[in-house]
Amino acid sequence: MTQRPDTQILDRVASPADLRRLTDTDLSRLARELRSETISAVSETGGHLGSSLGVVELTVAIHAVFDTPRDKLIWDVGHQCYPHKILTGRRDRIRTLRQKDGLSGFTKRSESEFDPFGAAHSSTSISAGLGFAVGRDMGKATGDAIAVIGDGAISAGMAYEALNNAGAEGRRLFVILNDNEMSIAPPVGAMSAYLSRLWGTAPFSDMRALAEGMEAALPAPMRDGARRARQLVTGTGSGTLFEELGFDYIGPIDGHDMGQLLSVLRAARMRATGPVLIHCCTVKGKGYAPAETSADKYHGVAKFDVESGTQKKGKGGPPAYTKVFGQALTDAAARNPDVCAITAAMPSGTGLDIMAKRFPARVFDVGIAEQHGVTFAAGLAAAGLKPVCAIYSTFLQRGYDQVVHDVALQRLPVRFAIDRAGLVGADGATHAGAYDLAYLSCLPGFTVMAAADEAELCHMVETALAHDAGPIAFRYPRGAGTGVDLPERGEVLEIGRGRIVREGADVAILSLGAHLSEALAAADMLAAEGITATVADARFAKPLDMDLIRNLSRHHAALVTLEQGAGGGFGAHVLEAMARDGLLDGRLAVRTMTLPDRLIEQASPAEMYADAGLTAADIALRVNEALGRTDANVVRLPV
Ligand SMILES: Cc1ncc(C[n+]2csc(CCOP(=O)(O)OP(=O)(O)O)c2C)c(N)n1
Ligand SMILES: CC(=O)[C@@H](O)[C@H](O)COP(=O)(O)O
Ligand SMILES: [Mg+2]
Repeated sequence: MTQRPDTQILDRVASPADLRRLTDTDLSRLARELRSETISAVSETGGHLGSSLGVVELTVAIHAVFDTPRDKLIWDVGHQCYPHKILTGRRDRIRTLRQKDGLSGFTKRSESEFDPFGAAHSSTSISAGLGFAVGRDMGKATGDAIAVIGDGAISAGMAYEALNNAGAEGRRLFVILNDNEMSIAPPVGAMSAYLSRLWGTAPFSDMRALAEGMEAALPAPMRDGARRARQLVTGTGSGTLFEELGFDYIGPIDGHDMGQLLSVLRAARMRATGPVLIHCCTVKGKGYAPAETSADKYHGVAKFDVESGTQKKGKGGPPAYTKVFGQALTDAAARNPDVCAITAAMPSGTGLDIMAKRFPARVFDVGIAEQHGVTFAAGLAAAGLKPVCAIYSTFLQRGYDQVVHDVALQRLPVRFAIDRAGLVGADGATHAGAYDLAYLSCLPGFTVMAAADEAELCHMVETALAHDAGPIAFRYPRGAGTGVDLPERGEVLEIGRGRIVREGADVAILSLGAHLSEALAAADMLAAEGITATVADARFAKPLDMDLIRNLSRHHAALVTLEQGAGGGFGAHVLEAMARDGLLDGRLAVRTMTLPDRLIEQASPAEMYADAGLTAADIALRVNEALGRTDANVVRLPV
């Protein structure tokens, strides 16, 4: 437990209505207290601290100037919303952030009326904001829409689709660009360079407001420099990109200067008639030295000691799947110059930073642009290279049409390394890698693998790189592996061939992926009851190993499939294949074990799997039930 900060003004703010009664001076003091409270809370929970610290003043200023919750404040991604949660009636639960039964780490409609639109995946805020603006104009009882989007999030195609639409619609809408010159990693791309030019060429005192009316409403020092800044940026005297798209552009302004923020927001709120983009420059991790000076600006931190900033990370143990993948791919890249890799703004999250250190010219960070990343990989494959597209399961959803149309339909050999498969823990349901088995296994010509442990992952890296016949994916979970010995180099697996890991006579458990350890634990529990289980690792969700399935079906009384994914995935495909094969016509009892058809909220992965009914004890229970042993006394494992 850390010492709680002094929060005299914050203690008087139960909701934004209280904050609106404060003087501007007190709003600055409130921001200081809010920052301390945020640091103190996240030191106990872990979470996205750096992004939240960067928007403390902005959060206070927006709530002071706008009439939330009538006005709709939409945080892009939502990972920076901790100060917002503290100010909007959730301070008493802020120390439950990202824990089981606690507050979500993102904005969430079911949590508060101050969260009008949920998020966690990036770059949706402008689209949603425009929806609210249109809703207002069509007579719904809602006020202004304010979208706050980061410089990382604005690199995504969706943001431009929204700007394009909003600019043409011409409706009153506020977009606040929170530019801290950081994504999770340093930002990449031409747009990032453009924003830096805007930032660099127009000092805050030269802030400009393009809408004449707004400019007039601003304090005198802020009126200066508008035209000069424009000419410096564009070299032509024409507008910024945002103006060309139909927005009034205000900025850049100092997002930590409360006076400037309040003046600009008040002026904009008073005068805006159409879409306005306010370019706010902030510092990720602002006001907390360990965050400001760290390379990742404390994007996502474990619990930490406030004094020193030292994070309480688990020590030792088996290597993370992500690291094993990164190293295996780097080794493969050393052997084959055609191997290249793509990440969508997650170089360290995907382990591609390992390869990037050694082969920087062959690792491409495309920004938060999964759609482009997938089609770019398709282009690389069409050009004859061996692209490995490393994307979290949940974020690959963003690039699904590209997976279908650009990769699968053209049978291009793009290799998908799908990290964060299954339940991920503190990020909760929005980040669960629940659907990839379902959405990939239905695609003609796609090969889909899942690694049961980190040695299997090494084999799958090699298998994927050797497979030139079409698209291929391999999935693996967040966190540490099982501790098995790693091969010097992975083996190329036979496509569509599973393996039997343990022989038994009564029941077969056909597991896909990293829940194999639970299947084996269940087999141990069953053995204690006198039931022997064959445990098989399917390795492939597609193509299925029909010989293995036939063999298991014919020689056991029950078959249970197991996967770390939603219904419609592996189990569903096994059932379909068995039905086609006539294997469901006889005496065999078949059960599928998948994630249930509901969201599993954040907790530790073990707690989440227990909530999902996917523990070893659950598997043993299901086997007993399939065998008709309803009186079986199988004890649930503690979580
Ligand atoms: C579609 C999607 N891809 C990737 C991510 C992972 N992600 C979360 S925050 C983030 C960086 C966001 O940068 P920025 O918008 O500048 O916000 P900052 O953290 O700098 O405040 C990324 C890549 C995501 N949430 N959604
Ligand atoms: C907000 C967001 O989407 C990312 O920061 C995500 O939380 C990273 O997850 P990992 O910690 O699993 O890399
Ligand atoms: Mg940023």
